[in-house]
Amino acid sequence: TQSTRPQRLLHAVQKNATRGDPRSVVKAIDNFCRQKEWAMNVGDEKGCILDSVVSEVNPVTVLELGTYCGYSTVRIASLLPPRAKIITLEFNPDYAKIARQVIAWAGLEDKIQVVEGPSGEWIPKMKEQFGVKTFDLVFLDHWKDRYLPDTKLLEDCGLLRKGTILLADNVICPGTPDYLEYVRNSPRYKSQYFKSHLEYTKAEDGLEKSVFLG
Ligand SMILES: O=C(NC/C=C/[C@H]1O[C@@H](n2cnc(C(F)(F)F)c2)[C@H](O)[C@@H]1O)c1cc([N+](=O)[O-])cc(O)c1O
Ligand SMILES: [Mg+2]
Repeated sequence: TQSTRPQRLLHAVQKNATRGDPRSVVKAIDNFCRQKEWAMNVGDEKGCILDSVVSEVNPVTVLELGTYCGYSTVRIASLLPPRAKIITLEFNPDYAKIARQVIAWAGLEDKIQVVEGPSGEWIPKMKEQFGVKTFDLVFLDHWKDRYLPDTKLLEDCGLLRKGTILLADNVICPGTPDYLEYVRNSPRYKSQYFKSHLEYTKAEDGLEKSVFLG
């Protein structure tokens, strides 16, 4: 039976990356996507912007919306201080299965919790199920029409605090116009655009970094 792209991406990690070495996992995925098959990872150019934001925030509690194969999950977790944790939401069980194996290859299982299911269901349960008070950093990289409703849900569930950073991928391509309009015009956010390129291409894309003001 034909393999899927996430399965081929996982095999590239297992073949080319060193077990327990997160940066080699990131590099193996980027090489696979540049040389073999494009895949919707944040990629290395936007990934460097992600790295700088994570290092600046030094978060203890991170939420990622959209695990896919775990590329950005591994990239973020590799920069977290010892007791810090990342909860990553993934809707598709097949992708979650692949991501868990990519995360295991990187040796980051202890820092990462992959949660399967829809954001509308899980965000309201974050406090009671995972003992989360508020998130220090939220990385949005899931369905683009869910960025805005899920941001409002995070606000309503009291999961954002003064200073929480929201970092959103693909605000230009594929684009998240309603989310951009909201975070750029709401008095509750201070927003900044980091211009870059769509992963593994020359097309413009960028990350929007928004600070929740409370
Ligand atoms: O569509 C794109 N990304 C959609 C990404 C979607 C991923 O987020 C998961 N998800 C859905 N809901 C949840 C949650 F969290 F709610 F549970 C998690 C989906 O199952 C999928 O794995 C995309 C497309 C392009 N492109 O160039 O077309 C480039 C990119 O960087 C992209 O991220
Ligand atoms: Mg993306």
